[in-house]
Amino acid sequence: MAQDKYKFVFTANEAASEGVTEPIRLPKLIRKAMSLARGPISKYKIGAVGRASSGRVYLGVNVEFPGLPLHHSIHPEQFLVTNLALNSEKGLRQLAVAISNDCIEFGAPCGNCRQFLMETSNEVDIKILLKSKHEAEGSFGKLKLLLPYRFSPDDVLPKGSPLLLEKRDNCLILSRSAGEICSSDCSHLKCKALAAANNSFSPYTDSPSGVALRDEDGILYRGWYIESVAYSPSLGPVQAALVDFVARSRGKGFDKIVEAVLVEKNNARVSQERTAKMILDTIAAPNCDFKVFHCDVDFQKSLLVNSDR
Ligand SMILES: O=c1ccn([C@H]2C[C@H](O)[C@@H](CO)O2)c(=O)[nH]1
Ligand SMILES: [Zn+2]
Repeated sequence: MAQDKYKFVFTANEAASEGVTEPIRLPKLIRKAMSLARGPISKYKIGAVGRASSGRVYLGVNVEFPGLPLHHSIHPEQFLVTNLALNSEKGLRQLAVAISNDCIEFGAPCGNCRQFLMETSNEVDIKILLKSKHEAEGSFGKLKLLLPYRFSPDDVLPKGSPLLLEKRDNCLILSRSAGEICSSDCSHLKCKALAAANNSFSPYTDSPSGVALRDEDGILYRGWYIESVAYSPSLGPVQAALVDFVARSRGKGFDKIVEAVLVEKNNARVSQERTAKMILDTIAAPNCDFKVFHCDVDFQKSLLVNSDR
């Protein structure tokens, strides 16, 4: 097969054929990552390469949105973690982030991303590649050493609570007003957005939400709200769906998005509706159809799921 320049996810074998035969070789994919970045405001192309506990290797890129305030931008590390979640990965093991354009130096993620990465899973500490221009290979440093005296999910959540890459089910169903929903895998955006909301990570405000998008070729994308214990590093559901879009749309512009659905709880403590509309009004196709459906917790299912724990 011809080289796929839009590839964001590599099996262990595919990564090896790109030269990533072991974690210290993650930099072999960094130029690919950088080439996929979307930084029309800064013109910076920043990339990250990470290896999940499954052995698959993921690329992350910075994404900027012309017309929106800068805090809506996505950093490569947050992109990568979000894509891990969307692909049901259980953990990130090693990460390499280039800190120079020539890809010779690798270093620590910014403060926000250190916080976000730290909240992915309790299981193991993530290893970050640290390499100066004088070293041939560099070495891995532990994330927790890069974020001492941290504010962590353990400070707030009951012990053993699942973290952002750990399995959960929010047991949400669409409210009666949303009409029929399907039992099997269908292509309704509201069903995709509901399924996304069921994966949403919102243990601090209990405001799960999900977004599904359709592009002009009929391809669907979805993502869910990911909350941080420190609040501001949180990633909204539209951004998460846009991570899916960037990772799978093979270079399409956001203006190819023609339909969007948000599912969130009625009267949610953290409502995404107005922000989602504002983002889509700014970046999606001019006549993009945007609908909101509300959901409730299915308490019977919730009892069952929680008694399994
Ligand atoms: O640590 C950093 C600093 C900046 N950027 C990106 C964000 C934005 O797209 C551009 C300019 O700051 O670079 C990162 O990805 N990581
Ligand atoms: Zn960052």
